Amino acid sequence: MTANRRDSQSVPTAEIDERGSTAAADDRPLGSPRVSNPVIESRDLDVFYGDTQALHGIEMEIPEQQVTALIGPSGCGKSTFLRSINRMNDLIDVARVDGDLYFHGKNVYDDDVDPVALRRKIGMVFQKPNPFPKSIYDNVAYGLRVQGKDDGDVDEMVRTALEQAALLDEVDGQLEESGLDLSGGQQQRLCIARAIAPDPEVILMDEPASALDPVATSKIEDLIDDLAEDYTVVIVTHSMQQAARISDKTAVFLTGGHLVEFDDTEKIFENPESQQVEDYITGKFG
Ligand SMILES: Nc1ncnc2c1ncn2[C@@H]1O[C@H](COP(=O)(O)OP(=O)(O)OP(=O)(O)O)[C@@H](O)[C@H]1O
Repeated sequence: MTANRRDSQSVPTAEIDERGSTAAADDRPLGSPRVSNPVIESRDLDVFYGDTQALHGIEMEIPEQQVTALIGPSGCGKSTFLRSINRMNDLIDVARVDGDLYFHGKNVYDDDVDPVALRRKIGMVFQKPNPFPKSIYDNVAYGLRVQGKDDGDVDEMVRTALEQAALLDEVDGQLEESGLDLSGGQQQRLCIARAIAPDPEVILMDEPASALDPVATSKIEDLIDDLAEDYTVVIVTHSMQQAARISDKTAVFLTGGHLVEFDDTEKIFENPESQQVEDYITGKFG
């Protein structure tokens, strides 16, 4: 994968859209609340798979210690955007990124950024729980050992991560048993423990509850709420109800890979600026 830098963007000027609201003049989406101290800033970000452009000029500022949901119809580029934040798209040969993606003001696509170190600061949880075929303990300890932590520290960090992932009570006393023997919901919480053990700042979640039953989903949603006290969470979800329940901010991507509107979740669901977003939210398409 290759990344091409561009000069930093000028602040876009405002114009009036067809519904009489203030919108940005370039690709900046409707809404776009000014975030005082964004953890992640996307500036005119394009992503291509070969000749196909999956994302167009994404402009977004993601606030610290909040839950930001990415929603939109299938194929609109939600997962692509999520993966571009911690350079998981690097692992796809045909993927190419243009534009800038800043983490605390540092472009993650700069040549001096180590993607592996970046992914410790920006962890990821996938749709399907994917524990290693190892013990519960080793699933969480693995990344810590790679970081060179002492065994004594690892013990405590494993327990803390399992506790933060709301799993410790259910698995205490059986940490040497296989992670694969847990239920689907427990496996996903184990994956969350694995992601938070190296002490990241941001956790990216790609439909983390879509493979789970309603009870397990509800536990994951409660957990996400708790995690946002310590971490910045960015979550892709197909469920608008879930986005409305758990997120502070919502970004609506629409077909063709455009970020159409980004705002407080309440605003998006109650009074969106864009007619297209309103049609999507009310189920008229998508
Ligand atoms: N590895 C890949 N190689 C080629 N094209 C890809 C690849 N991954 C995604 N795409 C294409 O990029 C576009 C955006 O896909 P992406 O998975 O990001 O969308 P999404 O909104 O997350 O979709 P879904 O909700 O169905 O998961 C789609 O047209 C998809 O076919």
